[in-house]
Amino acid sequence: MSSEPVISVRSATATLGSRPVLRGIDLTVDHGEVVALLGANGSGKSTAVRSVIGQVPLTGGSISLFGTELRRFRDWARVGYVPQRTTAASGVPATVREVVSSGRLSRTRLKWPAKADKAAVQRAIELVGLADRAKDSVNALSGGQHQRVLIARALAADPDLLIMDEPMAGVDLASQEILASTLREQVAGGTTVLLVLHELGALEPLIDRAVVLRDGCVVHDGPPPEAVGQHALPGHDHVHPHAAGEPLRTGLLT
Ligand SMILES: Nc1ncnc2c1ncn2[C@@H]1O[C@H](COP(=O)(O)OP(=O)(O)OP(=O)(O)O)[C@@H](O)[C@H]1O
Repeated sequence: MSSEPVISVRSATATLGSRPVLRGIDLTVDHGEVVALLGANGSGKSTAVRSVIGQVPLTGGSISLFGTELRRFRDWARVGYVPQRTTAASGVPATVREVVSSGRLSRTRLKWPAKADKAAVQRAIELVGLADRAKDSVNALSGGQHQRVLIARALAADPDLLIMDEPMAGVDLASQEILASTLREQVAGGTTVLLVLHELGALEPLIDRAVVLRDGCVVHDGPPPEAVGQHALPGHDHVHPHAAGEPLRTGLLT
């Protein structure tokens, strides 16, 4: 196993339009870690993860994945990405199994799917609890079920690194529990996870470390802020004692 971090972001800066959105971010995610990226709306969380997968170019600094500089990185089958809330359907009359199978393309390329590919797709569908809906059109699914399909699509390639942007947004409690247990299984299997969250919620027990952004800068990198899990409600902004002796504002997410 490589000792290189799975994700290494150094002094990253990025601009969207004319607006500096990342203003010198450092972020390291080691093998097997589950790191939550937290922060208020507009703090740069989505931009940070999109820059990690090469969707947003940096204006300065550097990013490497599995020890390879991003511009030379080609091993995308190792990376599963679940974008910020979108539907799995986009008007296409595809079934759950078809959408999830598309996530396997990075492994099968243009070859006919082998037994192992079909098994991986089936496993991903079962993991998110949609085995009984596999043949249904994704157009017939609820928002939370769409999210589960998108996560299964990312899992179908057996990624070593899973990056998810607000996977719990708009997802009902039952689906949240299923997603949490899916993630627990992946993590137990050694998958490294970086996820953007608005609150830790059901995923709290899985999170090893939290990185909090504010205005495109990292303002906390360490244990998940305890109070975030307990009462991460907008407007909650009182001060709790912090291990490092510094008061940690619990309204970090607002
Ligand atoms: N395409 C774009 N052009 C210009 N500015 C953008 C663009 N996309 C995002 N921004 C701005 O960049 C900033 C950071 O956005 P980003 O989506 O990374 O934040 P976020 O922390 O993920 O927010 P949220 O919690 O609302 O998803 C915001 O101020 C946003 O308005």
